[in-house]
Amino acid sequence: MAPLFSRLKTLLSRDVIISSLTARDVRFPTSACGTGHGSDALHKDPNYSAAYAVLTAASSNSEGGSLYSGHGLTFTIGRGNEVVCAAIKSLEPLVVGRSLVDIFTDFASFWHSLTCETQLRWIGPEKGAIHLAVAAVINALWDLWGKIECKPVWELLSDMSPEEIISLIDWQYLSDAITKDEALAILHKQYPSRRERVEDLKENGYPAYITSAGWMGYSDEVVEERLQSALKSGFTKFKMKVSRDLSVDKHRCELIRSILGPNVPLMMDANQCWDVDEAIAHMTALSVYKPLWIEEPTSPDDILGHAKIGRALRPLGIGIATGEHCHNRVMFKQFLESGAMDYCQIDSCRLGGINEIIAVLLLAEKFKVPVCPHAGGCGLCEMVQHLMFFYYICISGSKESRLIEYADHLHEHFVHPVTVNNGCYLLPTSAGYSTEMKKESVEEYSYPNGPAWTKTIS
Ligand SMILES: C[C@H](O)[C@@H](O)CC(=O)C(=O)O
Ligand SMILES: [Mg+2]
Repeated sequence: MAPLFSRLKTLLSRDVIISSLTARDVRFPTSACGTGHGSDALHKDPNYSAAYAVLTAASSNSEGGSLYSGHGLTFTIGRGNEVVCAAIKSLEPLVVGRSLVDIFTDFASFWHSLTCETQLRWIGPEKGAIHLAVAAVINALWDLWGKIECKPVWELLSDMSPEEIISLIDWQYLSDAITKDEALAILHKQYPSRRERVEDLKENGYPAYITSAGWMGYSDEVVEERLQSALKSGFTKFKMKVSRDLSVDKHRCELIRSILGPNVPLMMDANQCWDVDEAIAHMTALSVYKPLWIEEPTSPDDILGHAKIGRALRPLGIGIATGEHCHNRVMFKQFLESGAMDYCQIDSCRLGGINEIIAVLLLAEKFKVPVCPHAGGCGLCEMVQHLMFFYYICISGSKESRLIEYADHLHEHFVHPVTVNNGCYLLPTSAGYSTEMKKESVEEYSYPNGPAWTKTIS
């Protein structure tokens, strides 16, 4: 028995079970009054939302109240959030009544029981609303586990042995691309120097780039004001949105480069708006503005299309970034193995929670593709910081070419919001996955009956 799992058995008796699972539809009116927050070429009016799952755990032998609670969420942009909440509720019979020790000491089997349930899997499998729901539940379980161990999740993970880490993964469909032995070799390589990287993170944090100065719907004045303020607070890397309209994009690039200068790293994000050949033509025209990458240039499912775009744009110095809509480890496997992705943008809610994300982090490492996760939204920065700290400490051992996205929206609704200083994420110290929302925010923004919505026209 591995040390962490034996310790868990001393912390928890087998009769501590999941006693309830609730799902709340929480929506923030980020698109109200045409603010442009979060907007891009295809998603012009996002209302950043959370399908918010709360798990309680209690002893099955006592009448007393719950002992622990875990909070997890998945991110959506408004309409449809109710579908994900319904999907979370459909997982309830698979979760409630299960012993926590049984779940955590064989987490891969539990994960598989959610994603491969004999009837529910038909509405995925491992994609769409049901997979987003799995993410919310798994995220809540990790929050719960961190709280039981009194550790932030990055630390809980980074204290695990390589063998414990690989036991978290459902290896189905992966063996042709990465074996357990290869994954173990990656983890063992970084094992002796883990402590040095923890010290580095304590001292220096982890570099971020900022997206929220360049939303599509912002006016020139807002972009300028937000860039200046981001520069002042220490950001040195930026992302802007691009669109189907080349003249609009050129104008925006001129403005941004006039403020940043020619050499500051600038990323571009098309949010899937082009066909493959359009992407090549459009980005060839924008190459004079020296983008480091073009993100989601076309359909997120088009692996061959991304590969073709990459072959055309790499000679111009532009890499291909994608992943925020890449819905499972099998898609990532194909992107990574075929060389269709230069930057791997895992999303903490699109994949089925940390267990599946670890599989993708290991795949990316094997194929030598740097991970730069998608964040922003609602609660994504809170989660990805844990994932990236773990990735740096245990898997990559390097910060080279690896950045964390940051957007400065909605952090005030979380009990333990991210802290970013001088363009770097700082190590969180509170126990759990930083996913717990403030009770008053959940009430205020509950959809459709919370005060924020009864006052606002949706
Ligand atoms: C609709 C979202 O805000 C999306 O534009 C975010 C995104 O693509 C990113 O942060 O990257
Ligand atoms: Mg994006």
